[in-house]
Amino acid sequence: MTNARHIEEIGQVLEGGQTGRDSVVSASWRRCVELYGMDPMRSDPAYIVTESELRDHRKQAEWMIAAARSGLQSLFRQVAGQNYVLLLTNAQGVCVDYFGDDLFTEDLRNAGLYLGSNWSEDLAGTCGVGACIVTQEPVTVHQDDHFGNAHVALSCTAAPIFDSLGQLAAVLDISLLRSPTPKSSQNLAMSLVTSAARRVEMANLMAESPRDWVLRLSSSPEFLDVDPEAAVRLDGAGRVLGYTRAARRLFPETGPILGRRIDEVLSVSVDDLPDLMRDRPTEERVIEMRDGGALFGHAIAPKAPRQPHHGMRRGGALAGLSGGDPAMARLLGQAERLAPGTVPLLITGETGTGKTKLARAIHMMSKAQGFISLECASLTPQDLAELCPDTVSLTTLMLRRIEELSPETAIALSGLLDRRPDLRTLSTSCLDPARIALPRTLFHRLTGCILSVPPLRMRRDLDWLMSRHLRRHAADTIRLSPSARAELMGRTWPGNIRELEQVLDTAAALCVGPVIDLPDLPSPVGCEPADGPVDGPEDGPATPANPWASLEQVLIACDWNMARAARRFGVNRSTILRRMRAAGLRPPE
Ligand SMILES: Nc1ncnc2c1ncn2[C@@H]1O[C@H](COP(=O)(O)OP(=O)(O)OP(=O)(O)O)[C@@H](O)[C@H]1O
Repeated sequence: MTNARHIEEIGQVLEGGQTGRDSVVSASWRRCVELYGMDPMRSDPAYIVTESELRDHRKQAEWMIAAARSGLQSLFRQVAGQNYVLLLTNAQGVCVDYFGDDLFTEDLRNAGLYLGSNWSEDLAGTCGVGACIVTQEPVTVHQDDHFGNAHVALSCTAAPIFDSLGQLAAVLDISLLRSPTPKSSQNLAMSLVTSAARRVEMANLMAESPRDWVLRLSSSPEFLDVDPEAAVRLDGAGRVLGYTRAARRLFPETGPILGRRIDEVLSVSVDDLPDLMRDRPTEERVIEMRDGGALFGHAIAPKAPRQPHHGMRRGGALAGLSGGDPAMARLLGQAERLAPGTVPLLITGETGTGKTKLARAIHMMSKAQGFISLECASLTPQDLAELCPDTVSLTTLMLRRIEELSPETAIALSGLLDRRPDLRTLSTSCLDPARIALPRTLFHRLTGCILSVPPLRMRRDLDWLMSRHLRRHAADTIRLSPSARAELMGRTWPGNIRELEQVLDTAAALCVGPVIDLPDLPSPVGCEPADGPVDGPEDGPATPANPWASLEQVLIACDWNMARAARRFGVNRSTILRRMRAAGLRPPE
């Protein structure tokens, strides 16, 4: 088409005439004239940002470039030798990554198909990237679909890439300097670029999600594990934390998606996710949609927190005391350096935080041969004399809860330590050191260095501690359901690790089958018991410690409707079924 005819057609479209142009293109032409005040007669060259602007754009888009790189590389391999060029632009239209044939670099650069070119519609006129940013949909802008005369040789197909919060983050564009005249020649490019964009969103969601559940979805079982269509990131209560664009169609068109519970739109609750993991046959991982359709699901469990690398390997007994909590890591680093010496150590922290356990671990890494452990509360001067026989080799004297030493025993202890340089003390206390009422000389004798153990509510490795305790103390197969895990993650743990262990041991004893569910958890100690799982006078004898005692009453109250009973207990239907079987309950004939 000649330039004159192109300008004439734009004029016709502006006057509301039908020229057979795609509606996306004619709408963009109208914006170019009416919104951006562009003149189709002008033939502006490509707009290129300065080097320092490009550096800033690339820096801000670093995460997206990283997530997209391997997808772009494989797409470029697919189209190799066909003169395509790939551009990744940010949401403003600036090209921040580029794959093209080196042979044509100069031509591509002249056409603006290069790093730093700005393809936003208000600068470049109707073009693939610009129209894609405005419509947020995949588009092909082919040859004289372009508004400006400078770009009419190009064919550009672009697809949007959204971040996991649903915001436009980037555009992936595949362009040709010269192409066949029919626009349909770009159908394959459209299909390639939209699937590449979907994979980039998936890679980005996965990279963000090591601590959360991810549910990947596909309408075909064959592609579920290798190339799923959509994915959502979920917290322990099954609420949506992030999603890929294709997952949007699962949710109602109006209203927010973030924070919505997945069981509102799919027939799965967070407790069903373990049954959707890859070890199950794909055909069994069917999920019904609320609108009657069905999808296949692949759930990916949160990864355990990684052990941080501290430059040196903590060995022996200290190694197993933390699952990557930064405060614990610092404390254990200090303990390791202090363990082989003879400096007396005071270990402070709330009850049950693991002071005694730490003291024992330090002893195991020390040079001491003997180990004497004394409870200060009941200790008398006579006990001291009897329990600490004379030795010549270095011995660890562990003094538990030194704040409870009686005044006479404190005097006797000072005397003992004066006489016995072979004793290295490791003391523990639940008090702040400033509040320990001991004779000052004894206090300083016991306190060469203070190690403070953090309370459990401040630790970031709670998940690790729970998994490890269950692995070591419960039957092999026992695990926490995601909602039970989330509930425990939210507690404040005034009794610290000791309380955690008791809660897990109780729950492991109460649960039926291999999964600890929400109702198996005893209520937090020292708090008002939480509202029972059921309400109304028909609750029966259910106690917070064993809410399942009321299962039959709840079922009767719900007319044996398992879904309703499941909602009352806050579990899924299959749990109710399992519980009914275990309790020998059957609905009336
Ligand atoms: N780092 C840890 N990892 C796993 N379990 C731990 C850890 N620290 C402590 N525990 C467990 O927690 C429980 C309480 O630990 P410990 O007796 O050492 O606490 P404490 O601070 O000395 O308590 P208290 O001051 O009440 O005597 C024990 O069963 C112990 O095995």
